[in-house]
Amino acid sequence: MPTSESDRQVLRIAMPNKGALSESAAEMMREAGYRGRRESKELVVIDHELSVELFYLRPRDIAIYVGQGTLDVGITGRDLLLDSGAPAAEIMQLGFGASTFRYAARPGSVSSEEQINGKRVATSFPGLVAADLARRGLDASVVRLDGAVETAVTLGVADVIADVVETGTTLRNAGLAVFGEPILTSEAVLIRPEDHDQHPAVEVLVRRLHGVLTARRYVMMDYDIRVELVERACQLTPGLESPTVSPLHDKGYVAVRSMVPRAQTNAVMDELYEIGARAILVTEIAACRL
Ligand SMILES: Nc1ncnc2c1ncn2[C@@H]1O[C@H](COP(=O)(O)OP(=O)(O)OP(=O)(O)O)[C@@H](O)[C@H]1O
Ligand SMILES: O=P(O)(O)OC[C@H]1O[C@H](OP(=O)(O)OP(=O)(O)O)[C@H](O)[C@@H]1O
Ligand SMILES: [Mg+2]
Repeated sequence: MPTSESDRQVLRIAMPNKGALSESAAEMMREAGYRGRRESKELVVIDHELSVELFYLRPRDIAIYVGQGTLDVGITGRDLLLDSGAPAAEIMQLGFGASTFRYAARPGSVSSEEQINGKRVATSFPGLVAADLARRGLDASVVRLDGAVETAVTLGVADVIADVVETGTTLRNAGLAVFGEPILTSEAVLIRPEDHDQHPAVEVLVRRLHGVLTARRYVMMDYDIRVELVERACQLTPGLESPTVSPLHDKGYVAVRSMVPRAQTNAVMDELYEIGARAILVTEIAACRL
């Protein structure tokens, strides 16, 4: 069973139990060294070793639990956090679950923000939409639906929808097109209660998650280069602080080791080779603390 209030040094974490964020959230926590669910029906996982409890909840509900301070931290979407209106705050962006939140309608029916005035807007994020309409000084009625909101226009329940857009495929399939500025850009975020002191173990969790992000974003690159070219080579691979330069048995050469952004791996290898670097090796970073 979960711990009682008398045993509150345990860190209680809210995890998405299903939906678009659940797998990536579980993977990230696993990479950060926390135990996960063995099967998708598990509601709570207790990690005695780390003094951590993971509660698997609907992503939409996570900000409510965290806002109340019932749970110390949680992983949810920025859009879900803002829609809830709960007193919880983002502490860290997690680099997955990216989406935009946008208005859309049939092309030719509504194509600008002002034209939303007096219309019916279907959404499963009524809090977010009401706040956005107020900010833009628009007056429209919000039709709250649980999902598949794109169909609301086809069925005549609404004139406009406001929904999550990732690839845009669902909108296209429904014959709808986005218009106006995005209401929001969202991604998965780590949240904590606004009105409570931060649990002391959150710092370690955040450091571990930053370690996972860095290990994903960078690779380790090693190469040999003639001593007189090492300055030029280090300009191509400056690393995070400074590259490691080690002597080789052949005094004319040095070995260089540096972290390189994963996305630039091949471009950097090409440039290094051009200036004379050889034995260029790339390895994965399994974990790190910076
Ligand atoms: N393609 C996507 N579809 C839905 N949500 C996405 C997508 N990409 C990212 N997200 C983000 O995931 C969160 C929605 O999580 P949720 O669990 O509701 O996903 P879902 O797949 O729509 O689940 P459900 O089965 O309840 O509709 C939001 O923060 C949203 O911005
Ligand atoms: O831009 P896309 O890549 O098409 O993704 C966005 C769509 O995916 C989600 O729907 P989901 O499958 O979760 O169904 P739901 O509307 O019932 O939540 C979301 O609500 C959009 O409809
Ligand atoms: Mg959905």
